[in-house]
Amino acid sequence: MTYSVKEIFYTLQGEGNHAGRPAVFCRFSGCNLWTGREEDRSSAVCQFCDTDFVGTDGEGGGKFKQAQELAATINALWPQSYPASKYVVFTGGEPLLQLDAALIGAMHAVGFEIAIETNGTLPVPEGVDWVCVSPKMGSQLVVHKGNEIKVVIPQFGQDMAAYANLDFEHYFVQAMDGPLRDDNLRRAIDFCKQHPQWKLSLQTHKLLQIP
Ligand SMILES: C[S@@+](CC[C@H](N)C(=O)[O-])C[C@H]1O[C@@H](n2cnc3c(N)ncnc32)[C@H](O)[C@@H]1O
Ligand SMILES: Nc1nc2[nH]cc(C(=O)O)c2c(=O)[nH]1
Ligand code: SF4
Ligand SMILES: [Mg+2]
Repeated sequence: MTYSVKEIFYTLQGEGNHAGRPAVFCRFSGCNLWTGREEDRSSAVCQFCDTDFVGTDGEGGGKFKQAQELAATINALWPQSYPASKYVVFTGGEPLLQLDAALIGAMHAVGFEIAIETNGTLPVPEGVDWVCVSPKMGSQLVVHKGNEIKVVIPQFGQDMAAYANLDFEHYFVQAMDGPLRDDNLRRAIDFCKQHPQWKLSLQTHKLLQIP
């Protein structure tokens, strides 16, 4: 299958349990909860997205006809002098619209551990090594287990107790970025202090002004 990729870049994972870990990010184009067009935002299921995932025109983006070709492109961004601890984060957009067995196999073949950032509305294929689920109100969550759940707050009607009963190793809240970010961060801090199963995930790449 042909993969549509917005951008590919080498940086530090900014969020969640692996914050600070060097990773190649592969951002797929397209999402099932928003077209990515500003004129559609107010009618989208997910209205707070902070990401441009439209098209294939970003740094390192493009159309990749073969899994091996995309895997080689990702692998080429890893420091060749240190071919260990290789880590790729597939995100988007929604990566589970495109990540398939061929690409998982091709990434493992070049030595990568595979992480995904998903909205949890599509089943996770076999072989993904780290699953981060970030549920969105108004969509149906079908992924009920994984390594970390990272809930962006506040979203109207959220039932945090229901999320807390799902099968994850780590439970994170992340303040919704946007005009109310500072208020949202206060709420997130208070929430963690009152519900200590939950930890705060900061978007550290934004603080550091790195990609
Ligand atoms: C851009 S999404 C792409 C992956 C997938 N579609 C998802 O929603 O999980 C990557 C992460 O950024 C989070 N995110 C998106 N917009 C955000 C915002 N305005 N503030 C905080 N986190 C946000 C998402 O919840 C998700 O955890
Ligand atoms: N540094 C960095 N960390 C991230 N963690 C999740 C991201 C995403 O957009 O999925 C992201 C991102 O875009 N950059
Ligand atoms: S589900 Fe993820 S990529 Fe899609 S619009 Fe929401 S935050 Fe953005
Ligand atoms: Mg991001």
